[in-house]
Amino acid sequence: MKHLDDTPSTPGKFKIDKSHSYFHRTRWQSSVAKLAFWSLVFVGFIFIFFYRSPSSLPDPSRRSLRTYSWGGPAWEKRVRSSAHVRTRRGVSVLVTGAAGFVGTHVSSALKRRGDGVLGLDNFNDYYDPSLKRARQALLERSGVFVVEGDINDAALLKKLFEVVPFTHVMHLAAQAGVRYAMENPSSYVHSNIAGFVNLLEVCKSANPQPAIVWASSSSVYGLNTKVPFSEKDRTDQPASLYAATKKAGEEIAHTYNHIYGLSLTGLRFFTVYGPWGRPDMAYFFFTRDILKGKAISVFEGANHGTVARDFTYIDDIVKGCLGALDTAEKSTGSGGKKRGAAQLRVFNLGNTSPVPVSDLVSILERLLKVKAKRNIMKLPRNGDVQFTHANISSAQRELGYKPTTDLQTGLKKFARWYLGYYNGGKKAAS
Ligand SMILES: O=C(O)[C@H]1O[C@H](OP(=O)(O)OP(=O)(O)OC[C@H]2O[C@@H](n3ccc(=O)[nH]c3=O)[C@H](O)[C@@H]2O)[C@H](O)[C@@H](O)[C@H]1O
Repeated sequence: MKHLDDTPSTPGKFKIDKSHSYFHRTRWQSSVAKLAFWSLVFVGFIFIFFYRSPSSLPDPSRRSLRTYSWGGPAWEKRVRSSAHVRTRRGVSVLVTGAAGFVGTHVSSALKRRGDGVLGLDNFNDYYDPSLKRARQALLERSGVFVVEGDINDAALLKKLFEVVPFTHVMHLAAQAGVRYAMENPSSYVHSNIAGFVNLLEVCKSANPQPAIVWASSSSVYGLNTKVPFSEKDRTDQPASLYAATKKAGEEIAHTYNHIYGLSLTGLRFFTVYGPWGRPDMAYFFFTRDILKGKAISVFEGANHGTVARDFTYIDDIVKGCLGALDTAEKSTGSGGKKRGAAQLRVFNLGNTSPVPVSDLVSILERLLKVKAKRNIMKLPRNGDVQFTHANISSAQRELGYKPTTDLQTGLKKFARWYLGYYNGGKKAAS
């Protein structure tokens, strides 16, 4: 069976010997059939790989990677007009996460006082995007254009800085939520680390470089037991991946300040609540479930220990954000080169009076005039910490930060908004 041994192994080297035409035609046909067979297997494999592999299934961490349309003269005109400064001492601010809870409030406060404001948001579906669209509509009515796009899109960010030489960036875009980090860890890396680095890369190369104020989190204190939490306390024991990415953000901020002279201020927010809030937060979904007559899980610590939060009202947080922007010094670098030491700060923005979660529920019961069905549960080990309490002396001294809203007053404003927005609770929040 010498002819079998003669079959070339490399298809490219395959030659027909005309002197044995019948035999070789048969052999050629069988080789073509083999080639066709293996090609089919190969194509089939490619098909299975691309269409059935997990990476082609919907991956929530990639939801913000969809493409957005931006650019063109009309778009640039809207960008310029939104960022136009209307007062002599005003600043032009790029607000990332502008359709988010804090982003919307900060953007409208800046616009009200005459600053130029341009919003950026990817409108992802971590929670009901229709709430984000409603916030966007609110901002558009006050003259703030919210560009639809992702902080990971370097070309878009560069374009924005080409169109407007922003003096400041208020960076609030993030993957929030402590417990969701166990469900979708990569979305935290994507937004809070990769997205932040991408933004800083564009800022360091901008000319002039903007000063950046950005949202860190009280969660960086993690398993720290010394209270109240001071900025000098250790933050190397995060209890959730969310906290770890915010802590990483603080270290990344240090690097960009050190190498490129970017002025950076991190604000550690303490459980911010209020009208237009986030539906993934306890006060928000407790309200929804209490109104629906659905049971709520109220966490408690070991040995019936109190779980408490330093709940901070949105208007107080907005004042802290504006204080941080107003006291931010200029970045010192230009064109990607450091020219001198630049400001690097971090502040707690809390309320300084922690309230047990069970008291939060009692306040909601009174405001909604509905008794909650409470399921008392042990605090799950999924990233939650038992207690937060901010020492705000540093923010008080340097930003003029002074929270004035207690939880009862703030929740009253929230409940009024909630009942109005969701039609007396009949149209339930999702
Ligand atoms: O300060 C922050 O940096 C963070 O604040 C917020 O996290 P938290 O303080 O954990 O708020 P939130 O989830 O509303 O739970 C409130 C309380 O209810 C308890 N809780 C929660 C859920 C539940 O079913 N039952 C319950 O008792 C729970 O144990 C907790 O004691 C932001 O979401 C986060 O993005 C980040 O910004």
